[in-house]
Amino acid sequence: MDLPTACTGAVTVSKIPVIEIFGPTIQGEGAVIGVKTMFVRTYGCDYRCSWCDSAFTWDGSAKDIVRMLEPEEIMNELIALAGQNFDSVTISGGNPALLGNSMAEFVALLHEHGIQAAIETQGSRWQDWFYEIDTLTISPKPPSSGMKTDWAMLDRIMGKLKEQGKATHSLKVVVFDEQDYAYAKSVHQRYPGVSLYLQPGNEDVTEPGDISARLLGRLEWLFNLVIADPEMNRARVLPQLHALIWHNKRGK
Ligand SMILES: C[S@@+](CC[C@H](N)C(=O)[O-])C[C@H]1O[C@@H](n2cnc3c(N)ncnc32)[C@H](O)[C@@H]1O
Ligand SMILES: Nc1nc2[nH]cc(C(=O)O)c2c(=O)[nH]1
Ligand code: SF4
Ligand SMILES: [Mg+2]
Repeated sequence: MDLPTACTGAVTVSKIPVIEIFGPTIQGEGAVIGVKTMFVRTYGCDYRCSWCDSAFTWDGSAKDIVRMLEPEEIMNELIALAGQNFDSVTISGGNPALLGNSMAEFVALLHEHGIQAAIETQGSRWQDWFYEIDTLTISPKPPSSGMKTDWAMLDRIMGKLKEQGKATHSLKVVVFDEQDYAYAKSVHQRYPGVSLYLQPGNEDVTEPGDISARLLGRLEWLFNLVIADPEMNRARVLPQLHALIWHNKRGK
């Protein structure tokens, strides 16, 4: 993407469409679950998952709060929010992999400040700045999402990350039903050397109040599928930890 650029004298600075900056919070999913992190959520997605818990990043309902920010401006906002109380930033969306140079600049700036960069993306686009990311989560989408996996693209992404040799990436598949579980298994078989995290789907992302009992019920269902399955001996099953604590609240 990277369309909007601002000319500041001789230097051209690319901007990032940001819909949310929040934290510090606790990373609630996947390989670095439990780690304190800030979040930067970018606007725009090339997918339209039926159950997306962050649809405001692409459905137009919150487009009025999107800001085009330079990497330096995002950095300043992170520091204004958290001071020294963080050393990790998770970039999510929407799909942050829609962004090229602007995101490469932001990741470099995080590293200049001694801050680790994590990314959440669905594996539909490659960016060379993936090589610089400390914790890369690739989350291909199962049938219940209504999306079709571009296997050639996913193979290309997983191939490039494998070549790089650093074990900084993992796969995370959300599972709503048995068909999704079969999909997760096919992902595991296709990329056997890569850590696979399974996460039960949140079936109602607008329900107010305490949803933890419902989510724990789905976690137990998924536990039981994996417990019974000799082909999933290495998979890890995790809840969305933040959703158990903060439910459907945004910015957590
Ligand atoms: C909102 S997405 C943004 C990043 C990227 N577009 C992606 O999907 O990986 C962040 C994570 O939330 C997961 N997610 C979205 N909606 C969910 C739901 N209803 N239940 C469980 N996980 C969900 C996605 O699968 C993804 O792993
Ligand atoms: N606490 C917390 N952990 C998360 N891990 C992945 C998230 C995301 O929306 O990408 C997320 C999120 O929104 N909040
Ligand atoms: S890919 Fe991620 S942000 Fe995009 S619609 Fe699906 S869950 Fe939502
Ligand atoms: Mg989330």
